[in-house]
Amino acid sequence: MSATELHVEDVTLTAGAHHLVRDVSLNVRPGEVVGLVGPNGSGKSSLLRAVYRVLRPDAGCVRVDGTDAWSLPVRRLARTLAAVVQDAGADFDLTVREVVAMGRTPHKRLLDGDSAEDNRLVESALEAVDSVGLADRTFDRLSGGERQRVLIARALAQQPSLLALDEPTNHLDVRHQLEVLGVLRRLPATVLVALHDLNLAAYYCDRLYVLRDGEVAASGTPADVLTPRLLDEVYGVAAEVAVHPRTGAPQVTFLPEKARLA
Ligand SMILES: Nc1ncnc2c1ncn2[C@@H]1O[C@H](COP(=O)(O)OP(=O)(O)OP(=O)(O)O)[C@@H](O)[C@H]1O
Repeated sequence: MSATELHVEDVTLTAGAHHLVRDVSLNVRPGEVVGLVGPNGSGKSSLLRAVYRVLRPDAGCVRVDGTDAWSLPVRRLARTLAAVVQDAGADFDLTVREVVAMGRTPHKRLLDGDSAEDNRLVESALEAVDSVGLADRTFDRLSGGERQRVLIARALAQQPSLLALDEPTNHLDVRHQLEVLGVLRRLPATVLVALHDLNLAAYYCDRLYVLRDGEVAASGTPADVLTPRLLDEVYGVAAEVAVHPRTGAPQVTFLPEKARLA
């Protein structure tokens, strides 16, 4: 699995008269982990939907290794790109192992059974998200966080060279948040991930794009981007940002309104 390059070029997405995303460009270099951050409704999920081919751009283009993602056959794209979407429905009357094994589908021909290699990849994906113990459970009956881990395992089993994830840490307890982001960080793949937790984004991402009202408000390394001024402008909150002495990553401390520094 070699990493893929992603280019989002001047993408505009609309729903009726409403602009979801306007003229957004971003790139993720092979092997990079890039975070999409921004307030609620700023366009993160919409942009990711254009990357994993659910929302067709009204203008602009999504390129995967230079090729327009919308011109690729679906199966071919699925061998490259795995998506973890927000609040995926839980209407699978399947075991966890069967759900994760669905990740192998793009690599198989019609009527192919599971090979020993498929089974190995499924087990290893379950292990990566600490879910081996869930393998025989019914997916529908899992808790929100357990389901989220299984959907991440399904994406890992797909062995993608590009992952697009919408809030993958949603519902996860703190240990599983760290584990999942650690797994993504270590993959030999390119990762574009929407995150709300700015401290996790600062620690795990090489670069960040900040969206505001469907446009890119800032981009760069976490240290470049996560400044008190930007946090005030984009989120309307007062914050202090320090370099954490142990991790070396920027650490944001949000301040209650009364402590806002003029
Ligand atoms: N189908 C649609 N029709 C109209 N408006 C939409 C549609 N889908 C999304 N929107 C609006 O577009 C904007 C961007 O939504 P989007 O879900 O991309 O934001 P987000 O940054 O992912 O938000 P959150 O952090 O809350 O998940 C929001 O104002 C949302 O209400």
